[in-house]
Amino acid sequence: MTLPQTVAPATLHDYEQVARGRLDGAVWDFIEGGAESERTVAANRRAYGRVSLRPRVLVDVSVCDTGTELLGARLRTPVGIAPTAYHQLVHPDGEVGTARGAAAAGALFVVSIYASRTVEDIAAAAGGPLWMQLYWLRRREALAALISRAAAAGCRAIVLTVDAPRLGRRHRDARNGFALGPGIRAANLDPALTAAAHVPGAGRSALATHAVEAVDPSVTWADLAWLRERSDLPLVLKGILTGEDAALAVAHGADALIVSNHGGRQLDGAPASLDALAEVVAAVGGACPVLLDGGVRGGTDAFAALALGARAVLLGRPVLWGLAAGGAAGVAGVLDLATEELAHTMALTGRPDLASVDASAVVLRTEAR
Ligand SMILES: Cc1cc2nc3c(=O)[nH]c(=O)nc-3n(C[C@H](O)[C@H](O)[C@H](O)COP(=O)(O)O)c2cc1C
Ligand SMILES: CCCCC(=O)C(=O)O
Repeated sequence: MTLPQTVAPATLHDYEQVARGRLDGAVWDFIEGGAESERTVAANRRAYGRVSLRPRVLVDVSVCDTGTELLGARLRTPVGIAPTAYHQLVHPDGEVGTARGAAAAGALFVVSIYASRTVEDIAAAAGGPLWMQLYWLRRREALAALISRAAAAGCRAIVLTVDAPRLGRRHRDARNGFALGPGIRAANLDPALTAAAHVPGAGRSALATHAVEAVDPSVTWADLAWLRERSDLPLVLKGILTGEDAALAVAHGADALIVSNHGGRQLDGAPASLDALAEVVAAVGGACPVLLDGGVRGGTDAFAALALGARAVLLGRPVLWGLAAGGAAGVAGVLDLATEELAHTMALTGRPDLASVDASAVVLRTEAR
């Protein structure tokens, strides 16, 4: 599948428009929607509107280098792919297409525990680092098996998502009675474990029902030792929004953190991820890299997050827009466009490499109350 000739996407939102025209309404709602009033979804975007850039001039910007290093891997771009479930909802290639797109762009791909293609097939299509995202399943043996499988396939880190002891109340999915069709499944989990995600019911999301059954809400910091015993891979915690939890994460030996409110899909009323970033970066004090996701819709947004202390940013919905619009080429298109925009902002702010994209490059105003 290729992009229609008439559409030459100039922004990530152009991919959004193409994707919207191609996807079934309930799938569209699942992707775009958030929890409850969706005020955190909106806050994520609004935060970037409060950023002012502080340009420096007469700096040689003939080459702007977006290259970076993350947990020992070189990346051509600090813009990577956040874990999102079930890519076959938007394109038949699913995560294999996404992995090809990430490889073409030289970007990190975080694979969801709910990937609709096997981790082995995804790894075979990948060209750069893959990280495997997990939810803490009640069935620990299934979790242990998946960790071994991910490591054997070549994944370079485990990402534990810690902001979803239960799924957010997503009214769009409940109203749509959203459930997975028979052709799409969690390819890396025992089908019995995800059966409930396929059973539609009026007024409820089958994914939410499934999550209640499958995800263990009793997990605490002390349980991280169990994960550590099962894998030597670096452990990344996704969904940290406070300095207190960032300090605990460092004390428990996390190798990286992702500042995230899950794209506004979990706790409605959580802060914009950009607003939480400085607090987390300060608490981490350089002990490990901090990444950010939520509302990044272009290179200028990425620039702001990097300047405020993120080592990399991850895109959630925009990657699904790219995949829906053009398969692997669409994913590469989204990542390349965001990276080109980042390089452009670096040139116009006089910051030719990421080391020079520091706190002096931006002002983030607080939101008027
Ligand atoms: C359709 C969809 C599915 C998602 N699935 C997962 C998932 O399986 N695991 C996870 O940790 N986060 C998941 N997320 C959250 C993303 O990893 C990420 O935090 C969020 O999408 C970032 O915000 P953005 O979409 O505004 O870029 C999902 C998000 C979306 C939109
Ligand atoms: C049970 C599927 C959860 C996927 C997810 O994390 C999300 O939709 O945000």
